[in-house]
Amino acid sequence: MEAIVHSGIPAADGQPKAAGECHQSIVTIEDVSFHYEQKKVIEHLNFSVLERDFVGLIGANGAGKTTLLKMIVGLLKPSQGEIRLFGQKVGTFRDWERIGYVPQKNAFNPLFPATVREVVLSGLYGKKNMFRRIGKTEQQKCEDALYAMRIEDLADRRIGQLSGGQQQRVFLARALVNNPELLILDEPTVGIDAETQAGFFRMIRHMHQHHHITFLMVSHDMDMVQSYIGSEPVQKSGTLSFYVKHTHAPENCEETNLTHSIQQLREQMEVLV
Ligand SMILES: Nc1ncnc2c1ncn2[C@@H]1O[C@H](COP(=O)(O)OP(=O)(O)OP(=O)(O)O)[C@@H](O)[C@H]1O
Repeated sequence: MEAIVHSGIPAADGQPKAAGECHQSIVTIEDVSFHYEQKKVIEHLNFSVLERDFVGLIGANGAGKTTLLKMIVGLLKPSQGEIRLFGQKVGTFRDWERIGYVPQKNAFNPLFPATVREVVLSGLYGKKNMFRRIGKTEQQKCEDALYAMRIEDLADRRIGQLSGGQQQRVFLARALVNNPELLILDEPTVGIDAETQAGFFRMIRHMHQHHHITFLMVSHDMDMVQSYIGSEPVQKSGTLSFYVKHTHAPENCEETNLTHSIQQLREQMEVLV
């Protein structure tokens, strides 16, 4: 993929980049194929998600969207090819706190007996030793994420007892609790009413424009994709289409750190309440 030259955008390590330095590739997919036994799902896919891109992934049912996301987060291994995250091979990648993942709503079992706070905290200790004590810092991150998503009043409720829109905010809080640089969303608004969907998209657009977050989102909502990202896919593979909005202007990029952005996020969340 063509390198994009820019200057002044803070790098993932927080250090400003020198003028002329290339944009970092956050997800690199190199000649990736995937088969479930005899069934070919993805063949020879090459694609890069660059820092602060908003990528919309569209495809027919069964096109391989979820399979691709699962390979990116290391749940499935490509049959062929390589995937890199922040330049490291997925197999050896350990910085999972840099990535937030919002799964498909129907991937969640509504009978799961956890409270909202426990679900959000699981975003922190999912990659750590489960027996590790949750310290004050972790608790504060959890409270910040609950507050930012305006769900602090729901913290002690069972997740299965909440509405679809409320559950969506819980999973977004869980994905944000580590203050991620990359947010991966798998059809985040399926089964949610139109007004709540519109509010949700306003929210993530705000996060993309004003916070230093890169997005990769599977969606069936062509209206949203076309109105925000663009009407022409930059790449096709089988029935998968990739739509990309580059956001490389540094002037609007404020703060990555959720603890510094919670009030802003909370104000945006007002539209969803
Ligand atoms: N565990 C599995 N074993 C065998 N085949 C599978 C498995 N999981 C998915 N598939 C098949 O692989 C293909 C791609 O599935 P995938 O879930 O990635 O598609 P998708 O694009 O996310 O579809 P949808 O829009 O319906 O969610 C489908 O034909 C599906 O039936």
